[in-house]
Amino acid sequence: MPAWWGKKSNKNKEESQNRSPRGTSIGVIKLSPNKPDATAGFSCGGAAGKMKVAAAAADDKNNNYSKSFDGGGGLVLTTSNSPRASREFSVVVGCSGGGSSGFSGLDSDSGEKIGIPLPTPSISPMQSDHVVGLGSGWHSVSSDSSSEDNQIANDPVQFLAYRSYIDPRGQGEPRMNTRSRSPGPGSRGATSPTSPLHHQLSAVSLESPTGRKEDGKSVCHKLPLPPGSPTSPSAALPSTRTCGVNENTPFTLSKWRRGRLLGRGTFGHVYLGFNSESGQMCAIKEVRLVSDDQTSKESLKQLNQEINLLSQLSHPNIVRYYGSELGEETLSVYLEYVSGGSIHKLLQEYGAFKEPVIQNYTRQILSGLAYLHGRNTVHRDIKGANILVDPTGEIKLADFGMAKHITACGTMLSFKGSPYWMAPEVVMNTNGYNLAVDIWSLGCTILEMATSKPPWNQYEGVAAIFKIGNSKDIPEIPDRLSNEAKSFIRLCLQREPSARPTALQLLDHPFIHDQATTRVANISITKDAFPYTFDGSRTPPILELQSTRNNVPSFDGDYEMRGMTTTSRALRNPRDNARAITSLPVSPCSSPLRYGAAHKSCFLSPPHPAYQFVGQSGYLCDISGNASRPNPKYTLDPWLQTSLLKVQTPSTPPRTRPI
Ligand SMILES: Nc1ncnc2c1ncn2[C@@H]1O[C@H](COP(=O)(O)OP(=O)(O)OP(=O)(O)O)[C@@H](O)[C@H]1O
Repeated sequence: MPAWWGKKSNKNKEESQNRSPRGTSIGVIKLSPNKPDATAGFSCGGAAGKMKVAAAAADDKNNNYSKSFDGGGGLVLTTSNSPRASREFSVVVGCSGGGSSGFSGLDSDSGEKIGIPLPTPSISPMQSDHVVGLGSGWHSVSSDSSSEDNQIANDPVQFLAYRSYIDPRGQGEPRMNTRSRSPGPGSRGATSPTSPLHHQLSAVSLESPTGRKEDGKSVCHKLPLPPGSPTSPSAALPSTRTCGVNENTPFTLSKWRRGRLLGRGTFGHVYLGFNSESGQMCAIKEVRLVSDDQTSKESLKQLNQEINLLSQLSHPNIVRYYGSELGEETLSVYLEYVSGGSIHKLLQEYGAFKEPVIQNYTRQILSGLAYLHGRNTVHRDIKGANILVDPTGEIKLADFGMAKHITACGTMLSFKGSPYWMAPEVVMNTNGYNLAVDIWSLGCTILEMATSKPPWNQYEGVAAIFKIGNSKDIPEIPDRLSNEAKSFIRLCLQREPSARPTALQLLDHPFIHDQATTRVANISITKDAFPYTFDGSRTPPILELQSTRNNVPSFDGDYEMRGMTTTSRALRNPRDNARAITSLPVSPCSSPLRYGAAHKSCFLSPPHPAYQFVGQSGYLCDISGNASRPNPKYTLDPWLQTSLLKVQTPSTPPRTRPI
């Protein structure tokens, strides 16, 4: 598994956490400026455990590292040319005997080793940061620290006790502590976050949304009814966690049936949900709860954070939250089903996107971010794997487990995110950071879309973090991109956070704003880039519409089609395009390194959402099956285009849909 994807299986996570209470399997890297030595590579938690991130550090010509091991099994790397001469930072990395590497947290200021990071106590669901690292490999990292919080956080029992209290009204129902209490079902907004509770995890303070006593068996936790169900309260109040169940018959009356596995995340599994009464679908994010398992508790808390935030958001480019349900062994979170999967998955299957697709997706990501930032909330984990695409090409920001509401002081000091997409100020963790970290990550995500890999992917793990934090470089921007795209990316990737434009400002950038250009470019490029119909068959290799865009000269010229005329491209054997439809496992554990020929699978790919987007827009085809027929006489519908490309901003009334 390459470090830049770095999903670590739960198994490995558990293994690594189980091997040592503090960290023979959680390596600690200290980086300090004074001991030049380019040697790298180490093992921990046993001879077989290799930490590939360190191995790659030697490749970084701008930094010299030395290594040593501390008593706790941590690796100490030192670097000779850090601009922060007196500074040392330590990176806690997970490693396992199985060879996968994890990355659990960083305590940049103390330079001290930390073990599995624990969450800080909550102040309120919107003010606190319950997010914790779960040793999820090179994927999402989180670690918060403050002295008081750490003291509590380092003792799970103390931490959990801190967060919980017994209902002072004597009803015996565990609730959130006074500073994070939810007002109850049906409420929403900043004052109404709710938290699911599992009675087996009594130490974890999670409320009963019904405000009633549990039945002793299972808990009625605002069981979601199908979106759009006439009896569903959620139909009247979308985005609010709902308990659409008869008060006396909790849990078992769920209308949702769990279907196939959609994906795996840090917390557990995401399944397709089907409502046999309404015929509607949703995504069910499911976490298994084991009362004495620390990982379960952490997962639960992070999921709770996600619920709290998502339940207050309503925007077309943010995945919708329907409700949550707590059973005997699982917490299920019901979300809008976004069937196209993540941008990461699409990149794995189809290769890099062409510029109009990037432009379109970026505009929507920005729109979601502008909305989020308008609510002073930072996502902190923007990357292709956390951005979903629906069949109409609509983008949905997902995975709000790292998200955080920024309070008055406006900065945060925790270390969260996915290393390759992480802003320098997060890596260095000096003066705190703010909403601008998402803008940096957006720039990285655009590069990811343009190249199918994240920036800095030539470096592994720690070397990449050095590059982000300790160099003046910005990631390489592909030359084939238009000047507008390059300019946009450079603006996002300014090392000085305050120099980065806001999401709202970026919506006015020509790369985004030039809608006329975009719509024309979409015509030829999208069809060229995603030439598959809904049933997976190849469209006739004829391109009848050409982009008139002349300020983006390089769209047609990338990949293996460089230098070919449209006609010659059109006449190619479709199988020549196998590279573009490389089919890889959807699992986040899949390795992008498997892009080798052996893993190419021709003509197995599902239809690309962007193609459907074009089809449904009426640009190229109708959705009734004529998608593959060229229609040279087709004229564009300006109204459709305008509405499709309409920018969503926080000032735009949130779109609500019946659920
Ligand atoms: N709403 C959804 N609709 C369709 N598929 C989804 C949805 N949410 C998640 N998935 C699928 O499940 C996978 C894992 O989901 P997600 O990333 O939210 O889990 P997680 O545990 O929060 O992950 P992470 O490890 O990134 O924190 C995604 O990559 C995606 O393929």
